[in-house]
Parts: sequence; structure tokens; C-alpha cells
Amino acid sequence: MAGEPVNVNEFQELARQALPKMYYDYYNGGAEDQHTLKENIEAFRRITIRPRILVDVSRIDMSTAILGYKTSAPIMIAPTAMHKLAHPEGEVATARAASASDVIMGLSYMSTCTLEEVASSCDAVRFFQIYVYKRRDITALMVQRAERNGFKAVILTADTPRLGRREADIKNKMVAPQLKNFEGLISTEYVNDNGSNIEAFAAGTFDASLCWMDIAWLKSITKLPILIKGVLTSEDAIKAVEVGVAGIIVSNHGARQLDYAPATISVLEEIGRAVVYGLAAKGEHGVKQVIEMLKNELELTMTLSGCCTINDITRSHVKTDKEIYCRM
Ligand SMILES: Cc1cc2nc3c(=O)[nH]c(=O)nc-3n(C[C@H](O)[C@H](O)[C@H](O)COP(=O)(O)O)c2cc1C
Ligand SMILES: CCCCCCC(=O)C(=O)O
Repeated sequence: MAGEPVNVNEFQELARQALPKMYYDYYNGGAEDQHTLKENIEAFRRITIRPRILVDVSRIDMSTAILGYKTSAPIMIAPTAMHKLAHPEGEVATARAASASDVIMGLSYMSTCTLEEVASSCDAVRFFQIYVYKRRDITALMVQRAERNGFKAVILTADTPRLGRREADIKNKMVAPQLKNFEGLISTEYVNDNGSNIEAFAAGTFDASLCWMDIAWLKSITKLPILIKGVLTSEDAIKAVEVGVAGIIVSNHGARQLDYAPATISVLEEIGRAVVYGLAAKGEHGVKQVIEMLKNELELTMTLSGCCTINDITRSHVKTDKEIYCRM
């Protein structure tokens, strides 16, 4: 490649050249046939831009708020595991980038830097993503550490009762290092000779019995607002409204979990509508919530990545879909 990289595809190629194959494949791959991975890209390609002209764009402000925290654009850094496999500074460097760009960072439960290191590295607004372990005491401890260290929300990733079947990881016998957050609590260096070690680790450690009832448990161990990540259907979006979480993240986990799940962007509208109806169905209070949003916030805040709070989703649909508003 001649000169500096100018787009993400070129950065990806540099990463492919620089990283050990096992790690590149881990970052790059989707589950099974990687059908959803291709669809994630194709579905975005199918969305075209409808340009309007002769509009004053000399000063552009894309800032909005997620859970009340200001962000320079409706973009959040998604929680992704083990940044030190790619760079020695790991998640601390990512947090500094979030701070410099004035966007919110989601820190993965499976980070290679500790949450304390990330918290003390800069002033980025941070949300803490969790997996629920069979050892709930460990998960509770992690959530409490996050709360003590100034994280502003908990993101419960709900699409991973087991890790997706990632064929490259199976072939490479992908192994994780010992993650410092869990030192003295649990070993993450799971090694056997039979396929993906991280898949085996997740199967042994993640609580596959987790269900909607457990949101009450999560609420009981933290005062932080809770976001549920991995919603792909309107039914689940409505359940999320019913259990009273602060937001949902519409996501197929970068196509790394269930192959042949829909592309995230293709279900965002259906889910937005469901949330509006779900809130309305909560009765007068829900309807009032939607109307307040309409009065106060007329800007479109739905994020393109599919990451929205319930407020954001509702606002964007109230603004763009008059029919929904009238029917309420
Ligand atoms: C290398 C890699 C690691 C990831 N690790 C996590 C993780 O630890 N926790 C999590 O909730 N999601 C994880 N994800 C998923 C991302 O948070 C995010 O959902 C995905 O990259 C973007 O797809 P989406 O728009 O469908 O959400 C990971 C994704 C990648 C590519
Ligand atoms: C170290 C064990 C598993 C990490 C899983 C992280 C993740 O969510 C991913 O998509 O990969």
C-alpha cells in the first residue's frame, strides 16, 4: 500500500499484515458460514443517501446525548475484547481516542487492561459491558468495581449464552491470555487441544441459564442504568421496555454469534417502532414519555451503527413517523 491508509479497508489490510494470524482471524471473523457477516456489509450498501441541496452546512453539529451524556456524534465505541492482542497499550489507548473524539466508550468485560487502568487513563465517558458468569459473585464484584470507578452504565450483552461457532478460531485453537481483571478470581487461559479455547472458556464460565427474570437481580446489585445489548427482534425490544431497562443496543454482535441472524441495520426500524408501541402500551406514563420527547427533542438521533438508547430510538421514530405518533 502506497502512503498512509485513508480508509478502514486499508487499515484492515495493515492489521492483517501486522498481526499474528490467530489474532487477526479472531478480530476479523464471523460465526459459521459468515453469512450474516457479509449481510452486515451488504445491508449498509443497500442504504443510499438522499441528498438535499442548498442547505447551510457551514457549521455542522452532530452532537447528541446518550443516557444524558453528551457525545460529539451519535456514535459509540462498541465493547470489544482483548485490545492488547493488537496493541501493547490496549483499551487505555482506545479510551484516550474516545476522549479525544468526545464519544462514549463501551469497555468489554473481557478487556486486557483492568477497568481501573482504563478509568484512570483519561476523562472519557465509559459504559461497562458485562457477561454474566455462572459465578455470579464475580460478575457482581466487577459491576461494583465499575460503579466505584466512575463507569456510567452497565451494558448487559445478552446474545452470548455460548460463544458463536467461529471456524477460524477452532482451526487456530484460539486462546486468550489471563485477563488482569479476573486475576485471583478465575483463569481465562483455558487450554485444551480440541478446537477454540475461548469457546471452551465461555461454555465453562458464562451462565447459559440467564433470562429476563435475571434483570431484577442485575438491578439489585447496581444503581447504574442498564442497557441490553444484542436485541434483534421487536418482541425482545418490548420485553426490554417491560423490564424497565434504560436502553437497548440493537446488535448481532458483529455477526460473531448466531449466523443467519439478520443484519443489524435491517431490523433497526422494526425495533424502533416496537419500542414506541411498547412505551405507549405502558399506559399514560409511557405515552407521556413519548410526547415529552417529541416536545423537547426534535432532532434525529438514531445512530447508524444500531446503537441506541430507548430514548434515542423513540425520539427518532416519533419525529420521522407521524403515523405512530397520531395512533398513540
Ligand atoms: C474482535 C471483537 C470482539 C468483540 N468483543 C465483544 C465483547 O467482549 N463484548 C461484547 O458485548 N461485544 C463484543 N463484540 C461485538 C461488538 O461490541 C459489536 O457488537 C460489533 O462489533 C458490531 O456489530 P453490531 O453493530 O451488530 O453491534 C466484539 C466484536 C469484535 C469484532
Ligand atoms: C476470552 C473469552 C471470550 C471473549 C469473548 C469476547 C466476545 O464477545 C467476542 O465476540 O469475541
